[in-house]
Amino acid sequence: MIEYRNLRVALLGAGSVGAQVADQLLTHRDELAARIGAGIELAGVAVRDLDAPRDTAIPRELLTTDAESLILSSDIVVELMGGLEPARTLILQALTSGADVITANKALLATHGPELFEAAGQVGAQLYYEAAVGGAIPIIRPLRDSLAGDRVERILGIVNGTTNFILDRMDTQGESMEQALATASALGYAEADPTADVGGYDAAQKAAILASLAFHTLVPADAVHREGITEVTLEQVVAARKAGYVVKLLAICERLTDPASGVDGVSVRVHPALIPDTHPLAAVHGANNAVFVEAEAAGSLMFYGAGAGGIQTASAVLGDVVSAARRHVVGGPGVAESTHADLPVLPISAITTRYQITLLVADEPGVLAVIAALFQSHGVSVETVQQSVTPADPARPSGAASAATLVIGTHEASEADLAATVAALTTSSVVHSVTSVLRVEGL
Ligand SMILES: NC(=O)C1=CN([C@@H]2O[C@H](COP(=O)(O)OP(=O)(O)OC[C@H]3O[C@@H](n4cnc5c(N)ncnc54)[C@H](O)[C@@H]3O)[C@@H](O)[C@H]2O)C=CC1
Ligand SMILES: N[C@@H](CC=O)C(=O)O
Ligand code: NA
Repeated sequence: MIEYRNLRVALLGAGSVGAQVADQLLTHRDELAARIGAGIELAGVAVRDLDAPRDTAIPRELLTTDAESLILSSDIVVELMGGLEPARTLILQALTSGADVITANKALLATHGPELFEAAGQVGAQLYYEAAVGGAIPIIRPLRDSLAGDRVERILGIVNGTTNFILDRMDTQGESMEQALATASALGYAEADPTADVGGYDAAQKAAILASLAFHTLVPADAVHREGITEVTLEQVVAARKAGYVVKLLAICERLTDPASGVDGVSVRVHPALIPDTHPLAAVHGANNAVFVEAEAAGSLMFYGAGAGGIQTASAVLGDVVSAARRHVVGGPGVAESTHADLPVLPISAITTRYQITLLVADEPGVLAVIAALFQSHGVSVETVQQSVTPADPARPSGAASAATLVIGTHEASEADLAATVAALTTSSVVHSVTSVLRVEGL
């Protein structure tokens, strides 16, 4: 039997995920070695503060503040610091030295991915990132390997645990966004700066990664249409539930033809949307994620599980550690990212979907007809209208008409036509205000 030396693993960062990865590597060292066919050792853990409290006990002698020296003496480098720098520089150093690198850093991948993959390719090293999307859920490997022979048409899913946790708490407990975000941060789900979560940046970075893999096209994060959940109100969540919907932050990546230009390309978007309460995504609670993949031959596939959390995400990281270690044992160059299709990323105006628009209007005869005509003149077909009368505001002058709330559901319409309709509604003399415009998905 061939005797292998121990493979040395460097861990950069020992926060929510890193501390759990260290613990798993130490606890399951022998089991992992048996699966790999080589010894594996945690060579060291680069931290900012040697004395900071951690979620798991890491032997003091493994801690170091000298990440660079640790990298240079390691075969596999696991980056779990987050942020763009020094993560980018350290990963480049690791790849250049021939080490395989594992990262969960979607912000870095969606911003500097091409540079990192290029550096890996030059030395035949490999960059693994299963934990960067969907936490513990295997989604990178299925897209990259299992579906590599198929043609992915569409991806629809929930890819941010923190915002799903927040929207779920608002829906099921009536909590405020601030309350729910504080809990998500305490549980280790949120990013160091939670603006990345609530602003939809994290989901957009993940959508960019998924779309790049699915469509063999480089999709940078800033090409993704992004709307976060900061504008979503408790009233909207409650009203949605009453109407048979749930509000979710969705990521949607699809092949499309732009109706304006006739160009074939891909559309990648992240935004809050209404989904029917009977849709499987409506049953995704807490920090769980779920991703539907529609492929030409495979049909519809669903991937579901923990989208955030230290120990859950550590599972995906450990899977990558084992893959990297096995590659070291077998040898051979890493597999390059495939971006050969090079499809254009289309603007948001290219999409078609359904919409729900809530308006506060004058409660007067003929108003409904005016509004219906306005939709029709912009090519948007109305499917449902619900009206409720709001009692007259006591602050308004006496004799002022009471206002009515109209909730209008549309058939499929183009985003461009819908935007023109909303613009016309906001200037219409019978409309007091457009209170909410939400896309409706999953029908
Ligand atoms: N927490 C989660 O549920 C998930 C996190 N991720 C990603 O995993 C990465 C790590 O996330 P968390 O563990 O949650 O973050 P965290 O903020 O809990 O941990 C990061 C750790 O890295 C340390 N660090 C930062 N800069 C450093 C430096 N220059 N040198 C040494 N240590 C440094 C910090 O002090 C901190 O302890 C991020 O890229 C995040 O986006 C991915 C999936 C899920
Ligand atoms: N902050 C992220 C962590 C996992 O990627 C999330 O909430 O999904
Ligand atoms: Na994953």
